[in-house]
Amino acid sequence: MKIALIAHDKKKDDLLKFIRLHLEFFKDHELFATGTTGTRIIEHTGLEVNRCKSGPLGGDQEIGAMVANGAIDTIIFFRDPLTAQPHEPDVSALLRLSDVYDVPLATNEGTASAVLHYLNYKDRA
Ligand SMILES: O=C(CO)COP(=O)(O)O
Repeated sequence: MKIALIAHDKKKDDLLKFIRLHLEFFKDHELFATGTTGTRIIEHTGLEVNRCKSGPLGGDQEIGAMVANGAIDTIIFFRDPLTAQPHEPDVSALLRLSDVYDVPLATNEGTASAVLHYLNYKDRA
């Protein structure tokens, strides 16, 4: 399964913690990430990650294009709801495309945990 991992700056530590908690799961999948998120994941977990550009420089749009082309199955995007993002239109566009193509997108840890449980269940079914 192809999984995109993204986190806004104030949520990056939370995403790293989440990935470490579910390391065995993530080892079994092909990972993609926006630039800085990807670098942090590689440094802190040793996982292989295909890095796109940084979010504000077009990374969200790159992931969006992959969604439109059927190249992403799930997105885990820890958003920061309390900080304005200069590239908010890109973020909204990615959320919209996930709805257009019915790609599961988790924007917080609770939903991400639920999605992982579902994917584990689906793998075994
Ligand atoms: O801004 C982002 C998502 O909107 C994330 O980008 P980075 O992973 O490059 O910080």
